[in-house]
Amino acid sequence: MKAVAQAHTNIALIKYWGKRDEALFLPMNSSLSITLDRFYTTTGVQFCKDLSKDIFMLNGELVNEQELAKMTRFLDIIRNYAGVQEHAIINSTNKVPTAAGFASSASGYAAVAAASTKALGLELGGKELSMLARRGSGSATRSIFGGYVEWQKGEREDGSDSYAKQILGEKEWGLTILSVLLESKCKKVSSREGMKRTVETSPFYSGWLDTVEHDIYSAKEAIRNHDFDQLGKVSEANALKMHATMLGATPPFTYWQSGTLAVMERIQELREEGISAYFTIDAGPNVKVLCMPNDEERVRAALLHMSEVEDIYSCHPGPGITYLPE
Ligand SMILES: O=C(O)C[C@@](O)(CF)CCOP(=O)(O)OP(=O)(O)O
Repeated sequence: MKAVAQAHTNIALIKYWGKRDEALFLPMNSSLSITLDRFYTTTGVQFCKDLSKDIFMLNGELVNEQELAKMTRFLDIIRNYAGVQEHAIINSTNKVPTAAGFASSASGYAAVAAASTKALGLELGGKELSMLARRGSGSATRSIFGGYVEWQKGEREDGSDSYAKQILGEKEWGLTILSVLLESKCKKVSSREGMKRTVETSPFYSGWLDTVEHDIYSAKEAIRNHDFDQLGKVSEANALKMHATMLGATPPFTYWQSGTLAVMERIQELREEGISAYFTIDAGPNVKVLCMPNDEERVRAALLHMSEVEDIYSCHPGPGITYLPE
């Protein structure tokens, strides 16, 4: 029983920030992302009855005990879902340069969910696959689909209505997402720990929840109308609100470094010069810049001139899950 699947990473425009259920990875709010063409994880899964435990290879090397324990917990959920006991060999390759500041957990868990269920002979639809991937990492919920994707937060306690769906296909509206790589100076707070601390201690968190569902509405309207400036404005404001919640946490924290602020300022200057460019930032110092393809070279040139910028990866909307020959 073996299968190979590929899943692409995604960038949230309206952020997932906070869980209402840590065990089931149920979010406090809905989120919206673009799946990217350039970065993905390819995973082969083989279940074998002779194995006494799971084996997890990542980029050709056995992972450490902590990563293996996380993957085994995820596979236990899949084994329970499929009603099997067998252990598995997981072989994943990330075409997601970790240094690029992309969380490969989104593409990683989505690829494992797809390959393992396929290897077990389950032909799951996107909704079921999305709910399974969610149990590995929240943002993986969205990587099952290509293009522009909404993860509906759902209301039910069992999470049976918390899954993603595609809003617009990857070929229906071409945007550019520039991943701007800054030198990273210090160990960051993981997104999992960061959102937990924020939910539990930040007085600004209620303000986040008061406005994020309207941001989802505005972003979906902008995508339907191909209104880039409306999408850019609501995405940039949403990212700033997410990061503002952390400053009120106990202890306070921020992911921003001097280079982060410098790029933010340069993007705002470009807008004053008449170029429609907007930024978003996740749980790290790196900045992702949204622009239309015909402005890509001017935005890239302006940013590459900055001493703080180490590299820039150009991405566009990409596909959802694909199954590859074994
Ligand atoms: O991607 C977004 O919507 C926004 C973030 O990237 C903001 F930084 C959070 C991603 O969180 P994730 O790593 O999925 O957490 P997990 O569920 O605890 O594994």
